[in-house]
Amino acid sequence: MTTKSVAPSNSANKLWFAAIKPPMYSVAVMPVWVGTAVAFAETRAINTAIFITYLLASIFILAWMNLSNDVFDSETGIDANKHHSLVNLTGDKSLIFWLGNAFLALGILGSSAIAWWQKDFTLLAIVLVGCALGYTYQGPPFRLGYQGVGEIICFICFGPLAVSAAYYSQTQSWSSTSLTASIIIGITTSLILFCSHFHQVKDDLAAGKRSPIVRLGTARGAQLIPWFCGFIYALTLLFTLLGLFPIQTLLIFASLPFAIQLTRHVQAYHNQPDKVSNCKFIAVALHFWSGLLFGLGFVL
Ligand SMILES: C/C(=C\COP(=O)(O)OP(=O)(O)O)CCC[C@H](C)CCC[C@H](C)CCCC(C)C
Ligand SMILES: O=C(O)C1=CC(=O)c2ccccc2C1=O
Repeated sequence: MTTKSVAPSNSANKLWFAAIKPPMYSVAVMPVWVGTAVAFAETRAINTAIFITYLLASIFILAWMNLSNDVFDSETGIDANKHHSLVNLTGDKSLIFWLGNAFLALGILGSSAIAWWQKDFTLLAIVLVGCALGYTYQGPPFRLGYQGVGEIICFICFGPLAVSAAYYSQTQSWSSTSLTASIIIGITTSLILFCSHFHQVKDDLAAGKRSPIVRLGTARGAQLIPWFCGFIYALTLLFTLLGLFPIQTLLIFASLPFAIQLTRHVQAYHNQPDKVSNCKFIAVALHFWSGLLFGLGFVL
């Protein structure tokens, strides 16, 4: 009796947790953290109101991306077996669509507030370009993610655009260090998206989505992971030796265990959807810890 009444609500909670995916929101936080950290390293000042407003705006925009992703994917049939799609869970596509749009409006409102305070619309322009690119990833008629170029869009949006926007919002100027730092965040974010495709090959193929893993195959995709990870650490070391990053950014090496865990996990289970499906959350952990430690290197 007890088991019967508890189990469904537990699994319902799990489904909702998987649908809302709270850990994924570190993806919106890290570019703001690193861009602001570089600004702090260069100016020794931080505008807290702008930091918090831009942070919230980024989170709202990512919420829009995820809600609209479920809406647009429900139209292609690719999410037919995805029980944790918000559209499948609520059965109300229109609700999710308008909730997503409300988040987008809040994100744009936050960016507009910063533009208004600073009498400078550069940040708003960057955010709008990011949103437009994000839309092309999943929205009709583009659906560029279905062509396998999502990782490139993801790199540009969460790397150079989002980190530069954070830096600019603090300093109203540009910085080669911030742009270089954005490469690290761009790569770790794209790695999450890359990892998210391993368990979806069957559904992606059926819906005509040519994700990088569909194109490469899971075995070759798995072989690329240590290279992506190695690139993060090698680039940080290189830019530190070149004097672009402070030596403390080498703290990023403390996130190596996550890179090793990700590489081993995907290489062991790349062709077992049930087992490999959690690899994107190992990639989220790698993104979080590497970004946190890397940003800390600028602040210390
Ligand atoms: C929704 C995203 C990925 C989910 O993709 P997929 O359909 O493969 O997965 P599901 O199986 O879960 O359905 C994220 C995609 C991110 C996108 C490429 C870029 C987003 C850009 C942001 C909107 C812009 C932020 C920039 C800014 C604040 C300057
Ligand atoms: O649900 C997902 O798979 C992802 C959601 C998301 O917001 C995101 C953002 C940036 C990179 C990858 C991803 C996902 O994979």
